[in-house]
Parts: sequence; structure tokens; C-alpha cells
Amino acid sequence: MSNNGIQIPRRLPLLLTHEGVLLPGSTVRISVNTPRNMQLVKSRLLKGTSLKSTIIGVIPNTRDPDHDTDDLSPLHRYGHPASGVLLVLSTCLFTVLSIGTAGLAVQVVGSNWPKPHYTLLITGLCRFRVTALLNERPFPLAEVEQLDKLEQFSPSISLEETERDGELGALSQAFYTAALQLVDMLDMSVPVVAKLKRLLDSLPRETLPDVVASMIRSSNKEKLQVLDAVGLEERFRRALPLLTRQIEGLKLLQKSRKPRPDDERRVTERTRAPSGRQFSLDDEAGEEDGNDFQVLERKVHGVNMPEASLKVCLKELKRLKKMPQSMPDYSLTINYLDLMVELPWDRNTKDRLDIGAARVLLDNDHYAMDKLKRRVLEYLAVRQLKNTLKGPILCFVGPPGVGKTSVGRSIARTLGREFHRISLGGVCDQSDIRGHRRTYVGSMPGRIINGLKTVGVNNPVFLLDEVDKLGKSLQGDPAAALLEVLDPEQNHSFTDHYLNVAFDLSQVLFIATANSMATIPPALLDRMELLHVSGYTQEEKVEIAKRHLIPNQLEQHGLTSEHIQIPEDTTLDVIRSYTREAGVRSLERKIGALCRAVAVKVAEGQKVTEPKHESLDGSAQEARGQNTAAPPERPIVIDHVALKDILGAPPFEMEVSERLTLPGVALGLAWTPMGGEIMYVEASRMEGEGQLTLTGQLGDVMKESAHLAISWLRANAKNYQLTNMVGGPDPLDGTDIHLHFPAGAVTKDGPSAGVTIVTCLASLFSGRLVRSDVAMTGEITLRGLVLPVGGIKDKVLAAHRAGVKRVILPRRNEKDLEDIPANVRSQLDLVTAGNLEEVLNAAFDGGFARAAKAPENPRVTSKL
Ligand SMILES: Nc1ncnc2c1ncn2[C@@H]1O[C@H](COP(=O)(O)OP(=O)(O)OP(=O)(O)O)[C@@H](O)[C@H]1O
Repeated sequence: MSNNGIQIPRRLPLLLTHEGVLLPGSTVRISVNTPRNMQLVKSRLLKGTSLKSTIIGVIPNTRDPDHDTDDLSPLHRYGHPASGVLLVLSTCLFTVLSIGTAGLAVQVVGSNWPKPHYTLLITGLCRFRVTALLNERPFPLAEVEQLDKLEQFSPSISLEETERDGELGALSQAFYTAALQLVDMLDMSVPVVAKLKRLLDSLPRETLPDVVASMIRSSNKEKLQVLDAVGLEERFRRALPLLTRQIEGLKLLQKSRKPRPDDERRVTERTRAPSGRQFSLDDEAGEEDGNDFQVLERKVHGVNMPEASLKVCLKELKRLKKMPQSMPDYSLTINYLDLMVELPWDRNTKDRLDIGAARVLLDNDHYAMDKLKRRVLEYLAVRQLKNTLKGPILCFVGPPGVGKTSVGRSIARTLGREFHRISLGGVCDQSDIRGHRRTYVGSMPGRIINGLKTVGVNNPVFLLDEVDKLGKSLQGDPAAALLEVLDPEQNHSFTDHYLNVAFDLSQVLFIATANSMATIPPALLDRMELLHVSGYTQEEKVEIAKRHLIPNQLEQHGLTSEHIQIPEDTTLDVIRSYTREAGVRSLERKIGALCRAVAVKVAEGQKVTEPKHESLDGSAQEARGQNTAAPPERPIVIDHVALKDILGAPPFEMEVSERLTLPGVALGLAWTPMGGEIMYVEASRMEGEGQLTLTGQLGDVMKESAHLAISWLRANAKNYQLTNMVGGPDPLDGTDIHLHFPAGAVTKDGPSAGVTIVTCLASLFSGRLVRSDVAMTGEITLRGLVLPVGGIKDKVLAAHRAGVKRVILPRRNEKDLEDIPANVRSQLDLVTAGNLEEVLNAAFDGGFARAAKAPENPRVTSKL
């Protein structure tokens, strides 16, 4: 490379860098982050348009005085003239002549994240000496003298000079020969080596010391010595030993290693790095990050990953080797490789497949849930017989707090596998599942890969919690990403965007949970086997509390049964009056509240009795004085009074019958993702023009049910002797009707309130009271038929919880009654109805319709 024709400006802005030494003829990447250097880049390189404005002076190994409070670097102590610049800048006196390299900024790359930062690519042109410092701020500006004279670089002159000066000629010849020898030892197929060989042939010999010293392994101090050598002879003298040492080192390396085909290439590739990091030809000890590389490299080779992944890792390792540390990509690549070596490509746990033990474990962990446990055992049994079972993915659907998540955990324990829960509620970005591409800032792998990294084995149990609450957004549909994860035919080559190589998920056991299947995307639903878990009966809840919740809570609060006792009827009281839920979560919380209250008492008692080491006897009480609390008698039994003291007044005491004291009120049953619920329907009428007003946040289907109900009643008004307010035959004549569904803030929809609306309106128009202990559900048709509805078990359990005695259900739902626990069935009068007449007969005391005149058994079916 010749700078023939380029005369550097007399005034040069100075870039002070400690990132390496720029020698004429070499190219270095320098990161810019000190204030002075930033200023220089902004006002000279980014604004200037002429070629001259891109020439700057690079003074090596000098730190920004603003930030430099350390001792001078060793180089300064060795007395390198560059120290003069430091002195100059801090004292504003210019006394020392410093040598630097004038360089051409060929590229400026900037980023603002995480903080403003530039990287310069600078090609060294020639040496200069600072003759006067003109400015210190905003960046140093100096008057300079060009040292490498232009004519010195002309090949013809250099030839003459070589001939003239025998010693210089000999030196340059020796240097040239050594450089050739070095190139011969390297792999010519590597582009940088080929380029070096070309340069050796084409460059004037005078430039060789600089060019070669910048490419071979040499410390900054050695490079500075070459830079300081203004005289050509001196420069050859200083550079030659470096070159010889390099050759010797390479020889030694080749001898000491088993010859491997990629050896030379690997070694050589480091020479390619034209950056501030100055990689060397010798890759043995001594380099700052050498160890990191080697550790990472060893790890990559040590992990038994598929060939494709290994290839990617090796490629990334290569990239890393030639990357300057200051590049943002550097740490990203390190993170990526770290993840790759940490992933459990071949680590797994051995399955414990013992159905007997599994049954015991599942029974011990969970009370009831027989259907679910049976299916899980079947699943495990098949797995025992055929280890490579593909699918199905089990999905537990049911109200909150019924133990779906904890069954998942039990399955993992039964199998002896690791357990990992991935909560999908509210996830609306598909990169949450699949990760971000590495090109994005802040990219990371998705939850599946992260989960695998966390558990450290490739066959864990993954619980995909709340699949029904997946969202959708502009960032894509996470459900679509899950399709691939859950499909046994595809998931052996699941590709996370961040990883960008396939990972085999076929050994992972996926279990999903959901509160409602209505909102699970259909394609996802298709891949899963649904197992419904409905709410518990009161008796089951009492058992669960006794066997699991109370012991768990006692343990969590540091109590034992010596401290507290919660009798069964108290538990029942809590269930009836303090909770209204399908699951047992708030029951667990209430028991927790009881435990906390007792813990306070126990702790108080302990504190007082501690000094005397006596607990409950009378003498201790005397010794405590008057202000201290009396120690609790143990165990503290939580009776009804204590319960009220601790939990306050029961929130659910209102009896159903209290609400049904006026005509025009009926009790319906609704299904929500939280389980079954009772639902009141209220109606009133007033003078008007036959308008129907509906309130209570109703959906379209429910509004239509209301219209159906009114039409049917109007059509049958004569049969049932329904009248308007003044006794006319059309109930709507001169009358406005208002139907309201309390809990007005909750949106309601669905056809199953049809029968309830009819009953409520029949009560309003007839002026008769609906039985106070009856609840109902069923869809209606215009002709008065009652159609089946869903969620029967949950609805019946809700009615039972609310103290209802009779439940009216569609006849075609009879088959669902089998699911209802026997004790609930025996306590309820379950009436099935095929048409509305049967419903009304069952809902009113003494029957409805013509039966008002001649009372019949309400359950006798109509002849209609
Ligand atoms: N049959 C049961 N036997 C013993 N404990 C139970 C049973 N059912 C629920 N539990 C307990 O109830 C608590 C709540 O259960 P869990 O968190 O598994 O509910 P969930 O159905 O997953 O709810 P969500 O849908 O809100 O996630 C847990 O502490 C669990 O141990």
C-alpha cells in the first residue's frame, strides 16, 4: 500500500486510543467512547466532506485524561513519547515530541444503544510527530510534521537506497525472506494468507516492517517500538525479531501438536482480524480472552449435540474469534453459544414407570378426581408398555382451584421427571413461544427453550398453564406457534427463532390446563385430549381440607395439631358461609387466615412463657403480670364463635328463599369458567306500550331467549290464564316489561337461561310465587320444547352449594346426571323436563297451568 500523492494536512485532530497501535499500512477498528474522541468523530468525521477531513492522527495507548486517574500504563513508564501527550493535555504545556500515525477513517459505524458509541475503521497512512498542540477541547488539535516522507515510499527510490545502503539492504532482504517463510508455513487457501503473500510481492520493502508487525503476534509495546522507529534501518531491526519469533513459535506449535487438517487454518484465521484486538498467529496462552474461547470451544466439542447444531456452533465460534470485543455482536454470540452448550441435547432422566406406585402417589396427593386419575394412569400404563408413545397431549379443563396444576406436578413426580410450568395467560406474542430472531436487539429464546435450559433435561413434564387465555396481537398468534410444539409429528424438530437450529421436543411430556374450552383455539383443541375436572361437592371439599389443605397450611405456618384444631363442622361452615367456589383455593386461603390468627396467639404465649420455661400452668400466669395476654389453651379449637371472630361476618349467608318472596323472580343456573353459579332473573311490569327492556349486560343469544320466552307466554296466555295488569288476555297489552339479571356488571350470554325467563315471567303474569327452593336451566324453543345445555355437573353442584332443593333440567341431559356425585344426587330433587309445561309444573307449588284448578303431582309430564 502506498500513500504516494497524499500529503497529510499540517493540522491534525488527534484521536487518543488505548485499544492498540495503528501502524502505517494496517487497518484497525477502534471503538470511540470517550468524550473527546466522540467530539472528534462528530465534528470532523461526520460533518466533514473533503478527503482531508477524514485524515486524523492516532496517538496510541493514551487514555482520556478526563477519565484517567490510574497510574500511567507500563508503556508510559517505559518512557514512550506518547506519554508526553498525556502530560501536555493535563498541564497545557507542550514540550515533548510525540509520534503517532496519520490514518484515513474509512468507515464510521455508530449506535445509540445501550449508550452512544462509534466504531472507526482506520487505515494507517504514515508517521507524524506532534510539533505543537493547538487545542485541547473539544478534541485535541495539533500541528504535525510528516515523518514518513513520500519519496521514501517510491519503489524505485527504495531500490536505489537499498543498493546504496548495504546494511539496510541486507536487513530488508532478511526480513523479506523471513516473511516469505512465514507465509509458506500457513495455509494458502485462507484468503488473508494469500493476500499477505501478494502484498509481499507487490509492496515496497520499506513498508514491510509496519505491515507485518501489525499482522503477527506482537504486544502493543512491541508495536509501539516499531512505530517509534523513525529510521528505516531501526524499524527493520525492531520488527525482524518479532517475525522470527513468530516463525519459531509456529514451528514449535506444529511439532507439539498432532497434525490436524484444520490446525493451520485455525491458527491463521486469527491473523485476519484487522481490529484493535490484534489477534495473533500464536493461539497459545497469554491472550486475554484466549481462555474464554478455549473453554467455550471445549464445551462445544464436549456437548453431544446433533451435527447440524454443532456446525452452527463451530461457525459462530469462528465468527467470534475474529470479532472485536467492542462489537455488540460479540456478547450476543457469547450468549448464544452459552445457551447452545447449556441446552440438554442428550441429557434426560430415566422414567420411573410403576403403575402401582403411581396410583398410590396420585391418591396420596389428591382426593377425589377419580376420572382424571384413571385417565392419567391409563396414559402412564401405555407409556410403560410402549416407551416411544407419541401424544396425546392431555388438557385438564375445569374451574380454578380444582387442582389441575397440582395434578400436573404429581404426574411429574410419579414419573420421576423434572417439572416446569409455563404460564400462557395473556401471552399474545408468538416470539414468547418461539423466541426472537437474533438480529433483534434484546432477542432471547422462547419459553420452551428457556424451560429446557432451566430444567436441564430433554424429557421434563411441561405444564402449559391457561392455554385458553392465549391472546393474539400484531406480533402474531402464539397459538399457531404452539401448534408445532404440541404436534407429535412435528415437534421432534422444533425450531426456536433465537436458536435457529432444530431441537427435539418429542421426549417432553406436555400437559395443558384451561378454565374453559370455548376460548381454546380450535386447531390447538384438535391436538389435545380434554379431561374435564369439575368442581367439588361440599363433602369432597371437607375431605380435601382435612387430608391436604389443613395439614399443608399448618406446616406452612409452623403450627401442629397441638396448636390448632379445625373440626369438620367448622370446615363445613367455612365452605358454606365464607366461600362460594367450585375449587378449593379460597377455602385454602381461609384456612390460612385461621392459622395466622392462631400463630399470633401461639407466638404471644411463647414469648411470655419463655423466661420461666413453663407453658400453661397457673404459676406462670401469675408471674406474667396484668398487661400480658393470657396464654392460649392448647390446642386452640376453632369453633363457630372463633370462626366469626377471625374471619368476620359470613359473606354468603343470604338464603335463596329470601330473594324469592315476590312474583316475578326465578332462580337460574349458569356455567362460567369459574364453575357453576346460581343466577337470579327478576321481572317487573308497568303501564306502557308493550315494550321489553332487558338489563344486566346480556349477550345477543340471551336477549333472543327473552323474546322467545315472551312470545311463548303470549301464545299460551289463554291456556295458563295469564293476564295483563288490568286483567286483559294479552299480558303485554298496555304493559311494559323489564327483565333484569342481577350482578349487572357481569356479562352474561347463552341460551340456557330460557326456562328461567319463562318461569320468571309466568310468575309475574300469574302473580304466583316460584318455589323458593328450586333452580333451573335449559334452552327453549318457540314451540315450548326444552333443549339440552352444557355444564350440568357444575350447575347442579352450584345449586347444591346454594342450598337449593330441587333442580329442573332438560330431559336430554339425563345422561349427565351420572357424573353427579351420589351424595349430592340423593340430597337433591332432580326433575327433568322435556317441555315448558313440565318446567312450570315443577317450578310452582302445586303445579302451574290448568293444574291451578285441579292440583296434580308437579312431576307428571304434560300430554302436549
Ligand atoms: N383434589 C385435591 N386434593 C388435594 N388438594 C387439592 C385438590 N384439588 C385442589 N387442591 C389444592 O388446591 C390448590 C389449588 O390447586 P391448583 O393450583 O392446582 O388449581 P388449578 O386448578 O390449577 O387452578 P387454576 O385454573 O387457577 O390454575 C392447590 O394447593 C392444590 O393442592
